[in-house]
Amino acid sequence: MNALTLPDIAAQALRQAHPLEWVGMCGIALPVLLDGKKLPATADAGVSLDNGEARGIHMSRLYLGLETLEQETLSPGLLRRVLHSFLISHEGLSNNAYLTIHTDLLLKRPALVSPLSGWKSYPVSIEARLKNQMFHVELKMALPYSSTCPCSAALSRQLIQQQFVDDFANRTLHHDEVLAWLGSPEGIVATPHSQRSTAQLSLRLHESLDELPLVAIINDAEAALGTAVQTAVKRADEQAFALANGQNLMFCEDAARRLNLALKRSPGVSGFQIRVIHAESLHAHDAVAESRWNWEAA
Ligand SMILES: Nc1nc2c(ncn2[C@@H]2O[C@H](COP(=O)(O)OP(=O)(O)OP(=O)(O)O)[C@@H](O)[C@H]2O)c(=O)[nH]1
Repeated sequence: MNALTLPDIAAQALRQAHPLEWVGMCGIALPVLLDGKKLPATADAGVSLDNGEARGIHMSRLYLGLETLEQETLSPGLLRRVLHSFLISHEGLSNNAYLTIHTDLLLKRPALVSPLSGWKSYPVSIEARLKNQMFHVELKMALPYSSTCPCSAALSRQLIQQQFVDDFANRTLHHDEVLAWLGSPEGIVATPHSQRSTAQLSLRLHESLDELPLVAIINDAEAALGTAVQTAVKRADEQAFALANGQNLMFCEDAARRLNLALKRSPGVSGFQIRVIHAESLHAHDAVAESRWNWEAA
């Protein structure tokens, strides 16, 4: 048997004809170009199988359609061309095409005070689809940040006041003594709890965009949250972080509202869904808030 006689099972007719919404491959390893870097990624590539008589799609054609992704920077235009190539290679079989890229964006972040910096990794998914001849792109990303509980801060302040009353009741106050007390463990008998928190963002983009505004959106969201987790940290940076947290007390509701306002102003964003998760150190469960804008199920 030579190559010309290889059996083509995908082309076989079916007894039970039925169209399928999505057929393809998930977890294809490939490099992508983003933010001037070549990043390891995985792709989920698929098409609808609208011709219910056909046994299968042609997986290899989708796989080969991904080749341009390692040569050009990821952009809405590039994703659209790849999706178009999926449909061209499945003429008569498929009307809709789908492509999701999963990667970790690496951004270099400066320390708060010292002249140091370090890398932060942001899990990102870029979901593109060409459905009913309409092209859509959605971005998904996760941002870690620190949140300090405002209720816990108020309760701690009250305990510090009580300790002050206990230690200084019926005494003349001397500046030196009070200063020394403030620097002692008694001066901070209680501390509010903070938690590492995560903002999960799902965003739809305006169709006219030439670029994927991933870095701009991450920067806008981190600025709104105020206390993004740090990379390289010396004591001076840790002190600045402690001050930033003290000035930035927030419940999960506060974080969700801040992100809502910031993302509405972020250029290129046409709708979003936000979910913030405060992995509480007070509880074994999480505090969670969600917010949506121009977000109907696609
Ligand atoms: N459709 C389909 N193909 C599968 C599946 N699992 C593995 N494959 C294989 O994917 C390989 C590539 O399929 P095709 O793209 O149709 O390959 P081909 O017939 O050589 O390529 P064309 O000539 O372009 O059609 C085949 O060897 C299939 O057996 C599956 O679940 N569905």
